[in-house]
Amino acid sequence: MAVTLKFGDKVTAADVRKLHDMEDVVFDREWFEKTDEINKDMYYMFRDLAKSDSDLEIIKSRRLRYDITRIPPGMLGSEYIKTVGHYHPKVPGTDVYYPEIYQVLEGSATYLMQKAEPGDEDVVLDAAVIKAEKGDLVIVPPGYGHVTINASENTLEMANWVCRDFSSVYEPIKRLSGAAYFLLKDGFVKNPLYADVPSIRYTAPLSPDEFGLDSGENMYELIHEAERLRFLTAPQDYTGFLTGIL
Ligand SMILES: O=P(O)(O)OC[C@H]1O[C@](O)(CO)[C@@H](O)[C@@H]1O
Repeated sequence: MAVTLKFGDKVTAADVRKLHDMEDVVFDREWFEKTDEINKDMYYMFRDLAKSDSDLEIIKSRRLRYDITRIPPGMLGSEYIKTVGHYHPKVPGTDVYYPEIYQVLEGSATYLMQKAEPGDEDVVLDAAVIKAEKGDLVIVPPGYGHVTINASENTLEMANWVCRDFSSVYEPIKRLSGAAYFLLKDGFVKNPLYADVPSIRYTAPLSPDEFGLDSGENMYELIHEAERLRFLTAPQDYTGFLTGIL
């Protein structure tokens, strides 16, 4: 039976990532080879949500997309459940990569973000981790590949605003069998396939008020002030703001 989400007056069916979709990025190979749950649902992505047709018109005219992702708790063998992970491409005609903004709606999330040497993705220049709780916001700056981990016993639900004009870039993280670090019960371990990886820099999420939202306010409401999301579609005009954000 399809997993659905009611958002505003619409019901949306999930795009589902199954365990077999994670094959390239799972740390615990021994567990993966033995499991008989290869078709098990890992996480649910409700893409391109809008509370009404008029909201969707605004979202599309601003070249934005609002998604909700639901990640139930679980383990991939010895590793906490996570997203596959990806990078974003550059804005056409510029040297700036598309950023993204997440908000935790339920549960808690661990965001792992990494900036690699362009064209040499096994050399990581910066690896940052942010633990975020309900209401917190996290901006993925231009050029950072990112993975979201649910290292908790509760379902994580998070939202993202992102530019709708591009497709995510999966190849570098798949080729390197995952991001630069894996989160196990005992903590992060380095991915040995990377040539050079710095220690993790632990940093804090943005609180809603730092982003001009009321406490407990859902960032979907920024649809009524969509100009404030322009850094997602034209990041080349916001490099000052985006450089210091992580
Ligand atoms: O594409 P991945 O790495 O599986 O991650 C899924 C997440 O990425 C998004 O596509 C946004 O970047 C969301 O829909 C979802 O949260």
